[in-house]
Amino acid sequence: MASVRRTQLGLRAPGRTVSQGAMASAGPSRGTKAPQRAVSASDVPRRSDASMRVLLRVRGTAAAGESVLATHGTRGTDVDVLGDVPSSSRGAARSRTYGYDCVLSAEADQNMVYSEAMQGVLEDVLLGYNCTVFAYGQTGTGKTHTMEGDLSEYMETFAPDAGVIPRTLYRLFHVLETRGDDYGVKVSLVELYNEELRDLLSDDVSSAPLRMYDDARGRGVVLQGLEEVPLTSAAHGLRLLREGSQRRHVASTKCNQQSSRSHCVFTLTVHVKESGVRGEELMRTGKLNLVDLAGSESIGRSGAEHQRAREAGLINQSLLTLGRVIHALVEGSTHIPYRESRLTRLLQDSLGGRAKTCMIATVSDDRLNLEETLSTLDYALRAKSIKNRPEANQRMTRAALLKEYVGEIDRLRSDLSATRTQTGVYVSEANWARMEAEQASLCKQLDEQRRANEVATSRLASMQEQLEQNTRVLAKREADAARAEAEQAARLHELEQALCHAATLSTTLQEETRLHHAHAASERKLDQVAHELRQLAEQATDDVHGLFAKLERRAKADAQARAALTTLADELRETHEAVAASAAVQVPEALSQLVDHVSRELWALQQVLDDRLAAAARAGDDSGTALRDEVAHAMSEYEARLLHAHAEACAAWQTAQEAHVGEVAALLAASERMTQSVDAHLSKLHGQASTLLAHAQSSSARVRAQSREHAEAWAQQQQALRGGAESMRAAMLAAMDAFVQQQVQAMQQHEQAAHDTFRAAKPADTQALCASHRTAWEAAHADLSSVSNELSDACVALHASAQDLAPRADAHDQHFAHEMEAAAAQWRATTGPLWERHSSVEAVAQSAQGAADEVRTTLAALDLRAEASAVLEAATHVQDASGEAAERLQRLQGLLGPLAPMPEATGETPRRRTWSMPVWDVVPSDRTEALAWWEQAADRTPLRERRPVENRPLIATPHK
Ligand SMILES: Nc1ncnc2c1ncn2[C@@H]1O[C@H](COP(=O)(O)OP(=O)(O)OP(=O)(O)O)[C@@H](O)[C@H]1O
Repeated sequence: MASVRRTQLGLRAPGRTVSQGAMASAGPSRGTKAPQRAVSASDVPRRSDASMRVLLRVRGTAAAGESVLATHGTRGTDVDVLGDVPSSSRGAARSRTYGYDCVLSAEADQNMVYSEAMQGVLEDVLLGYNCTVFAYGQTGTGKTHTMEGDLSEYMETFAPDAGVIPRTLYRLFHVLETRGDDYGVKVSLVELYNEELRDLLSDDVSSAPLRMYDDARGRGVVLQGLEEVPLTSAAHGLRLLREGSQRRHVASTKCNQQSSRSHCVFTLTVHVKESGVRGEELMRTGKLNLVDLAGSESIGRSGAEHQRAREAGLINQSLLTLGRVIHALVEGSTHIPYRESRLTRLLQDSLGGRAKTCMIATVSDDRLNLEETLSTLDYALRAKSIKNRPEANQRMTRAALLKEYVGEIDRLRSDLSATRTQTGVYVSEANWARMEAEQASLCKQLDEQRRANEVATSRLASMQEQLEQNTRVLAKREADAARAEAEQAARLHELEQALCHAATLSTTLQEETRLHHAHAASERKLDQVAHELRQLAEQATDDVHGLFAKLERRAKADAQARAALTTLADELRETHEAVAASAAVQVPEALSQLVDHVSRELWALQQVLDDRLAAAARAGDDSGTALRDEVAHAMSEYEARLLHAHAEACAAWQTAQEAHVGEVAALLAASERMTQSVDAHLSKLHGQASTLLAHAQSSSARVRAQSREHAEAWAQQQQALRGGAESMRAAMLAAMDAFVQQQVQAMQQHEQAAHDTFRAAKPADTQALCASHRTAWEAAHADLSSVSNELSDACVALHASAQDLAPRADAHDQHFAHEMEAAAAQWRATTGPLWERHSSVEAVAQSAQGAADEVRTTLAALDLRAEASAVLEAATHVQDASGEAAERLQRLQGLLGPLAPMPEATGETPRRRTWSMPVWDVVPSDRTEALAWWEQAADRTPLRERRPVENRPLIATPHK
């Protein structure tokens, strides 16, 4: 850096006479001896035709949808006129589509206009060309806005809404600084008001209008007395422009509050020093004219009167002449009417001359202005066809420059002396005066040039000294800049981290939202489960009622059976008692009668026998013995008959008894079976009732336990969720505050440091750094704001969601508890009577069991076989009693039929059914599991997988 030596050559203009148009082109004067020039191959000016570049800028003043112009994108090349297109004032048909080098829509900003208009222009100026950019258009369409815009300074650079001129100033100085050339920049500002030229940079406001005359060397026109101010920086140039603009003639019209009433030319002359092939010092000079024309206006519509109307007339006049010049150039006329107005004289070199020219045509898209808009479109289209012959200015040595001035003075002197000695030409008094003035001016210029030279030499030395100082400052500043950049990088890193954290927070927020949704889904599910449980309970209650009805029917049947059994037992007892009584009475009676009868028979027989034997004995007859034998025989026959009859009776009685016993046994077996079936039925019923009760109890207990568990889990989750959301919100707010605080502090420090550095440094050198810092600051600020906005949005959303969740969770808790309580009450109401019924059924079963046992005991006690064997001998009598007993048994058997009648099928008994309990898959209490549950339930990609966050979050997840 230290080896680069730059010098500001922008000293005050040596003379106050400036050639306009070719703008002090350093070319040789015609007819005079060419001054010494540097000669090199590259010095030969290039000559080639170049069309004038034409840009169109549309100002959007029409209401939405009512624009008469349609552009194609912000930056296109065509514009379409919508609706009917009236023909031109000359009756020529007009096009509906116009094509230009660039068409900027109403959305295009100042920067876009600048970059399109100045494309390659500064480079050309630095190569030694004269360039002109001028704005043309109807009043109020934004010419001044385009060329000047906002002229204030903003953070040591141009304002965001600055126009072409401020941006050009800053860009020019930036390029010159960056290239490291020795350069000098001068500026002039002139207005053409009512056909009079005024120097807007002159402090003397009452000074006479500037005189304009053709340069004696054929280099356009010369504005006598115009001040060219050397610029030290872009800010300096901007300040001069601001001051000059304030002196410009403006007035309020109906079309524009701040209507420019004059044409204004801002000229930058740039000298760049370079070395010739032989190492000599050469000056390359380029000029840039930035022209803001006054707007064409319809006097009727602008409401101009008196002074304003005169101004408008002259403005329109000069613009008409400009139009004619353009027309003549396009048509290739031999005569171009440059001299018809001062404006066209001023712009002569830019219109078909050696300069490179760009026109910015401004139009409004309002239908009210259609006629003026079409006129401007036609005007601009014609101007597009103008061909210039750009030619770079010759490079000249400083000495050649001086020599040129001296030669000019000598020439004038000799003219003067020739005139004085009457050997020269005669000049008129007016011309004499003019020439004298010119000579005086040239002398003065020469003198000033000499003095300036001296000043420049001493200033050069001091500047060299200053340069060294500046180089040191620059080195220091570069170090500062590097430090600032490092700090900025650190800030950016922090910002990235913050963005990462914001992303993490956003993920966490999304997770919270998902959890919230999961809980809401759970809530719905639980509602549904409670509803299903209630339905189930109601169904179970109905079934239990049905079962009770069946039990009642069964109990009735059992009561009937019990009554039949009791009757049977009574009948049996009666039969037994009757048989026993009959056996006890009739059998001994029959036996005693039998014994009596046999005894009597035997006694009678004994009597007969004894009589016979006695007779026989008395008769001495042996026939007694025969009789005795006969009697004995008869008796033994009788006995045998008797025994046989007895045996037969016994056998018959035995058979009858056995039949009776078999029937009784069958009866017993039947009643045994019936008792067993009643027992089995009762025990089955008992088992069923117990199972039902146990099932009811266990399911009720399970439901209650599960409900309690889920209610507790739910409450815990709600608590955790609420706590988590609160703490996350607090953490986010704290982190956000800390981050914002930190960023603001860092920015302030950074800004302070940059400020200090910039203040210590050369203003022109700081521009780039300032701009870059500003951009970085703005970007960082924008990032910060967006992060901050995102975080606050996230916080607000989280808070809102937490707020929203809390009352819903409470309501759900209450609702769920209420539902569970109702379900439990329902179960209790269902199982209570069931239990009571079960107890009563058990009591009934027990009493039935007792009755059955009693019958069994009674039957066991009824040992008819023993009784029967005891009465074997009283067969005849017992036969009657047995017959009677058989009849009674017959009757008992008749009773056995309805003993155990099965209840009639009513079709009301509930069928066996499969109970399906609702599924209780609710959100688990663990956060990770809950998220996995939600993702699995909806087959979603896990959030963490979708957007992996590299950095560990600063703010811990509150649920962990
Ligand atoms: N593209 C634009 N965007 C925003 N405002 C604009 C635009 N063009 C012009 N304006 C505004 O419109 C008003 C008139 O613009 P300006 O003075 O530049 O018009 P003008 O063509 O120079 O008019 P005149 O010929 O009467 O001087 C100003 O307030 C200006 O800020």
